[in-house]
Amino acid sequence: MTGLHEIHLASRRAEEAAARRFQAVQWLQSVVGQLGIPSQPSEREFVCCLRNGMILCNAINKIHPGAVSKVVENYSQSHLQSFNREYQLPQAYQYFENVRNFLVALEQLKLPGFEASDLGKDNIESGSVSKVVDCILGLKAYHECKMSNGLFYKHIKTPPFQKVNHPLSASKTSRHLERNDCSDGECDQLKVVTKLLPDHISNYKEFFYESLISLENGSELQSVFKKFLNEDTSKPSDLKSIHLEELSLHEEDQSCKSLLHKTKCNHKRLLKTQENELVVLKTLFIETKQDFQVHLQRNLMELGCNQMQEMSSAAQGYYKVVEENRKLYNMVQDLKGNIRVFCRVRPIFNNETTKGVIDHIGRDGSLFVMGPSKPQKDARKTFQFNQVFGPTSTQDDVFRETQPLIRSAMDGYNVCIFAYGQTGSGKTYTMSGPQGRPSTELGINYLALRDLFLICDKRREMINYEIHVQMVEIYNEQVRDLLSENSSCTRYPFFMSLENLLEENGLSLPDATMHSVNSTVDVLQLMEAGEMNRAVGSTSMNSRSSRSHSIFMVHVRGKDASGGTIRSCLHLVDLAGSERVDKSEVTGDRLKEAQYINKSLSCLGDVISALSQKSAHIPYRDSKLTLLLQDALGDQAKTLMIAHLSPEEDSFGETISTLKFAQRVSSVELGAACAHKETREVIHLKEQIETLKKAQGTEEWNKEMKSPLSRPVATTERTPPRLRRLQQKRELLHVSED
Ligand SMILES: Nc1ncnc2c1ncn2[C@@H]1O[C@H](COP(=O)(O)OP(=O)(O)OP(=O)(O)O)[C@@H](O)[C@H]1O
Repeated sequence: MTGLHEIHLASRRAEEAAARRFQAVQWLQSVVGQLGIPSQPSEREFVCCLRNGMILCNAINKIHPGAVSKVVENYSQSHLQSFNREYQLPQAYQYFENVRNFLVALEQLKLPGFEASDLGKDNIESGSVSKVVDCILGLKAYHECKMSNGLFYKHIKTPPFQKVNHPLSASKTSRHLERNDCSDGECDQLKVVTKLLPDHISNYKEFFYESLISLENGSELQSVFKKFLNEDTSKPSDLKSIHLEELSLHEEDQSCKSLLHKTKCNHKRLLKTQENELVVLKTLFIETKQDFQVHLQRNLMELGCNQMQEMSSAAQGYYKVVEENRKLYNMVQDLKGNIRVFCRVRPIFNNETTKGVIDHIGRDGSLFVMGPSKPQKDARKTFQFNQVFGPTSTQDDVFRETQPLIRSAMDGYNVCIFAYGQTGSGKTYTMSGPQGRPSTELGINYLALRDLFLICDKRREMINYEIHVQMVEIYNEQVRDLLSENSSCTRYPFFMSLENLLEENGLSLPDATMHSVNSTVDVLQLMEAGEMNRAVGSTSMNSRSSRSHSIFMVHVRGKDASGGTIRSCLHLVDLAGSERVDKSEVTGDRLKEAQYINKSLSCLGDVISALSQKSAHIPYRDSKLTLLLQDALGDQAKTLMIAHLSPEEDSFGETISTLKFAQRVSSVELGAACAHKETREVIHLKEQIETLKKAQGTEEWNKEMKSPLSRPVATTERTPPRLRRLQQKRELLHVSED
């Protein structure tokens, strides 16, 4: 505020000074002719022009001839335009004489003068030029007065310009205009003074403005200033009153100070009030903001909650329907005897650097994969299975879904679960658990047996179960007994003929060691022993790669109180990893292993294709693997394949071929599964048939067959009772065996 005021004041002062200089130049030119400087000269131009005193002397001589008797004239007029010190200095004595004579003349005329040094200074001081200007304007007034009335202007003294901070102190100096005592023309003198008065007022204005800045109270002092000016100008007729009385000025000073103090206090009070109001406003603003936020959140919550509830109930309904659909689909598959297919995606090993190809896993068993090079939407491939397990799914999740199937082994159904997938995709992890195997991550093999033991316990009253296990591997097309105590069988390939492979009931390998198990501890021990004997090797894709197909067989035998029996086999198969030989970088023995593995898996593919196309010939005998799984894959068994996927981008090719194979497997219909249960009556009839078979060809048989009763008759009445009974038994047997 003060700064602005100061700038404003300074500019006004400069304007006023320039106007006065202009007046002075105009008048001088009208008296002595052209001065050779601009009509609105700067202070420096103005002073330099007058420095030699010649113009001043000529001017005063024009007004008052002879006022300066001798004017030093030999200083060329043209030089007036030059402000160069070099030219001026040699004539210093000349202009000094002129100036001095001019000042003496002024004094004689009682006109206001100035210091001779005011013209000689190179550095223009504040106020020094204005004294010269005052002097010339005084001369002008004198001249005008004289011209109009011939009056004698006796005494006009310019107020000495003092650099003061307070106008009132300045007023204390001898700044006054005295009235000429001459009685004649008093009114005319008054006119002259009135003419000069604005100049003086202007000087006072400047003082006041300066004071305003220093006192920092513009408005109040301005009013005082106005008042002061009014007082000054209101009584122009009384010259004496033009004197600024010390006393009155002192009073003004006091009143100014008190006003200033009062204003300061008022301002402070106003400021304080405004500050308080600001604080109140601020608090109000914060409260309103908080209120608004709370309201907004509440509204959003209400809105969101309603929508969320709707959405969640819709989602629940949707998932219910999906679940029901899945159950129905499974039932249809059960009836048709389809091979069920689950899919399990292992976690990505190097999550930061590797990208996955699994795009989406649906709860309805759908799986979307996206190729690394084709990010377009249409490059997404969709597959549908009975169930898909994502990378975060646990061993328990997988087991829970397989449990009903495993339990059906206790009801006499043959069950086969086999893990398929490229090497390193997690087959062994799912079937046996990870290496070192913490109890929380035990695989299906262990969990299945634990569950079977539980059922045994539950049904102990009704059925007496016996559980036996066998564990073999197919390594380089040779079957090896993994649980044999005979080290030669485990150290060297355990050869089995195809005839040996197929026992009479087609379920077990009679030559492979069979262990009876009664608890999970037994199972764990056997599994560990079997895995120790397994052929594993290190490939670039899996440091502990299974180089063989491992088959864990659980034989269940049950006898109920009535003498009925249950017989089933649960095959738990961990296939060797399908692998691209070039990618797994194997050579030598490893290459041979890989070739065998790939060959047997391709035979498995052929069997699957033949089954899905319902071909008359199924090529089971092309490999030991398919031969061993013949019952699981074809004879009304319940079969589940768990396809394993490595989700990394660089496994995309294998992932797709695994998924395609799995899709083909899921289309295979094996026919409705059939339980291997025999009631006491069936067993008895079977025994009778055996007896009859043995009796065939004997004398008794021939006699029986020759008798007229034994020959076929047209009506039931004519059939001998024994033969009729036999036929009925045969029919029954046939029905029950179906
Ligand atoms: N679901 C999973 N969660 C955590 N780790 C897993 C999972 N599946 C597999 N792994 C890990 O991946 C690695 C390879 O798994 P695994 O040996 O079971 O593969 P594989 O398919 O049996 O391979 P191969 O056919 O070569 O024997 C192991 O270190 C295993 O612990």
